[in-house]
Amino acid sequence: MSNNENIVWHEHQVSKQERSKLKKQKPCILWFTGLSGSGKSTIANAVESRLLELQKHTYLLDGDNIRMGLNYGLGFSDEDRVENIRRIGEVAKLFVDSGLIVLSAFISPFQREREMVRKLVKRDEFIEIFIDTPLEVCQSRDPKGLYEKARKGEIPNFTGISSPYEAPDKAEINIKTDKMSLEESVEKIVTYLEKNGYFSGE
Ligand SMILES: Nc1ncnc2c1ncn2[C@@H]1O[C@H](COP(=O)(O)OS(=O)(=O)O)[C@@H](OP(=O)(O)O)[C@H]1O
Ligand SMILES: Nc1ncnc2c1ncn2[C@@H]1O[C@H](COP(=O)(O)OP(=O)(O)O)[C@@H](O)[C@H]1O
Repeated sequence: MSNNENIVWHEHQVSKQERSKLKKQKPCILWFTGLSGSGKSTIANAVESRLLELQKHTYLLDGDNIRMGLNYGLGFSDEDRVENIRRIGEVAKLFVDSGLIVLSAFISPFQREREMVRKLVKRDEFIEIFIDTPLEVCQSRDPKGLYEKARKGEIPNFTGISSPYEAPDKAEINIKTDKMSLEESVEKIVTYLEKNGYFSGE
């Protein structure tokens, strides 16, 4: 017997469309994916600041922070990473329903889970942004010193070293941080949103 048997979905009186119209924007998830040190956090933060300047309503879900709260206790086995992304996907969906432009910055190494999140929302509400930085570049940046630890065997299942990363094959936006400045990356993402009607709440 499913434990959902006596649970009934409620339609709310105020709709997503009404909330979005008030905010003068089309809600969506900007799903950043890429290796550790690829630039997900840096770019997502810069995009959020730019959106704030444009008077857009946003929320940033960021890897390390979510793992300290909502996903406290989840590790880096394949199984825990799947659960991590599943929960984040559900939270992102709620925020989209609230009318926000959601930015999420997780490695999200598996194609299947990214596709699962894509299917949680409407077709144009999921924008996959591949932070396409070569592993060697991430390793040389090593902003948190984690690659060095992983190479010494001090961190098991480290993405790119001892755990896989499946690169997206149909991301809406591709960002090569070894060839583009932070400003160019922000511009590319914000221009995509503008051209595709995300800055209008009709
Ligand atoms: N084993 C291992 N592999 C990868 N990353 C590790 C690991 N252990 C700790 N960290 C730190 O956790 C951050 C990644 O968490 P995520 O929630 O984004 O990972 S995942 O999507 O569930 O794969 C990641 O943050 P970013 O560097 O910002 O990507 C690391 O700081
Ligand atoms: N063009 C660029 N775009 C984004 N980050 C860059 C770029 N060039 C260098 N960096 C640096 O790379 C590092 C990326 O770290 P971070 O944003 O934490 O990555 P992630 O969230 O993917 O782990 C930062 O130290 C950042 O300053």
